[in-house]
Amino acid sequence: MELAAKELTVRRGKKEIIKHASVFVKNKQFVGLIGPNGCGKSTLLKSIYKSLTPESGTVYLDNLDVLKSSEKQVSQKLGVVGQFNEMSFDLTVEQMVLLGRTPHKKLLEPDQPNDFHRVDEALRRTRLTDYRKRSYLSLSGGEKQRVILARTIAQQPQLMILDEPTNHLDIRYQFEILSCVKQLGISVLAALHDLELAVMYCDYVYAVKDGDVYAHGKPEEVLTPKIIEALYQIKCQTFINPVTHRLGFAYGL
Ligand SMILES: Nc1ncnc2c1ncn2[C@@H]1O[C@H](COP(=O)(O)OP(=O)(O)OP(=O)(O)O)[C@@H](O)[C@H]1O
Repeated sequence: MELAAKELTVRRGKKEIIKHASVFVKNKQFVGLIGPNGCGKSTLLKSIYKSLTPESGTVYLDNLDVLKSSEKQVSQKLGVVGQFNEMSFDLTVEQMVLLGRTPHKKLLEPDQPNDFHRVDEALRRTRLTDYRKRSYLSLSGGEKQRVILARTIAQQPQLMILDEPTNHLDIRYQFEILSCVKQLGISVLAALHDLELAVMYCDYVYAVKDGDVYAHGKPEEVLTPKIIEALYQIKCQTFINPVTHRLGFAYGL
């Protein structure tokens, strides 16, 4: 599934927060969105997944015009793992993950064996099988994040959008979450703060600055000292990590 988000502009009050930004994800590509706090990553993602309406621009998932389609049509193809996952009522982990099946069902249609099969599979992939009967509200921030990922996997999207999916997560779970998403083999658009993780997982990177795309390309083309300094106002040297043989970063003010 391909995503083409073109010339998106989002205004909040008088302020233009996203300014004619375009982002593309090719079939099965893992695309990263990087940039400093407040540059507009979440707003751009929200305008793509219909959580807010852009003032202008278009969003297509293959031939589906996302901004003109129903929530249900879109969520049969597009899944989202957001930044904040608080809820005021409690469900078990299994019930939470079952909610991911909603876009594939008719109103009040009971859960079918295939739905439970998808839930089992999502719990297994996120290593949550033993948490099935636990109350969602009793979980830690990191565990909740994995449940939300499991729910999104059960939804069987062909494109997954992740807004800082490694928030709350310790190092091991950061790797686990991104590896799990990568193994799904679907198209992914993920806002990431950690540049080393971006190098590890992304096929392509968009750097966002002041609400627009400042640079885009393969990670080693975008994550240069010059671009990193322009984005984050921090001095940076890049090097090839002798252990991982990937691009590494040394920062200083
Ligand atoms: N409802 C709103 N009203 C006014 N300004 C807003 C609103 N929502 C977001 N903004 C502003 O838009 C800018 C972009 O915010 P956004 O959350 O998209 O940034 P971000 O790049 O995702 O940041 P972070 O990395 O800190 O999560 C910020 O300056 C923010 O204060």
